[in-house]
Amino acid sequence: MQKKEPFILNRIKSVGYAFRGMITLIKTEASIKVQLCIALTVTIAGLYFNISKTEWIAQVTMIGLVLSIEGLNTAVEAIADFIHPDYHKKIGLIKDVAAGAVLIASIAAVIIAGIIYIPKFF
Ligand SMILES: Nc1ncnc2c1ncn2[C@@H]1O[C@H](COP(=O)(O)OP(=O)(O)OP(=O)(O)O)[C@@H](O)[C@H]1O
Repeated sequence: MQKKEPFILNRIKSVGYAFRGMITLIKTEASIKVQLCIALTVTIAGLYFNISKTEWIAQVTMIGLVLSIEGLNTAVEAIADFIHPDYHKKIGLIKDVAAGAVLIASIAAVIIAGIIYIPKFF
């Protein structure tokens, strides 16, 4: 029988795997790089305009939401390509729906950015 690892060691290892996944995502996905640049830009804008605590909460939440859904979209694409590398209507639908989820979060993020920053200009 395989020896059971201590709970804490097991959890630390899992966090390590998750970090590895995050680094792979950032290194390999062009869209994540673009989204990270946008996240950095709005973070600088937040500091420049000295946005409120509530605005920071909304902004950080949206950044986290877009990046994490993009990560899931990448995972769905990888699974789809692995199980069915050839063209298939269903694979197209699966990838479109996963990309649609990123789009929904991105639209919400743009709306929230508008709510925060448009009043700072007008
Ligand atoms: N195997 C396939 N069968 C059918 N349609 C596909 C297939 N692969 C891709 N597609 C279609 O092409 C679109 C783009 O797929 P792709 O895997 O290139 O995603 P992408 O969004 O361009 O990737 P990335 O996030 O890496 O930029 C899909 O949303 C789908 O409509």
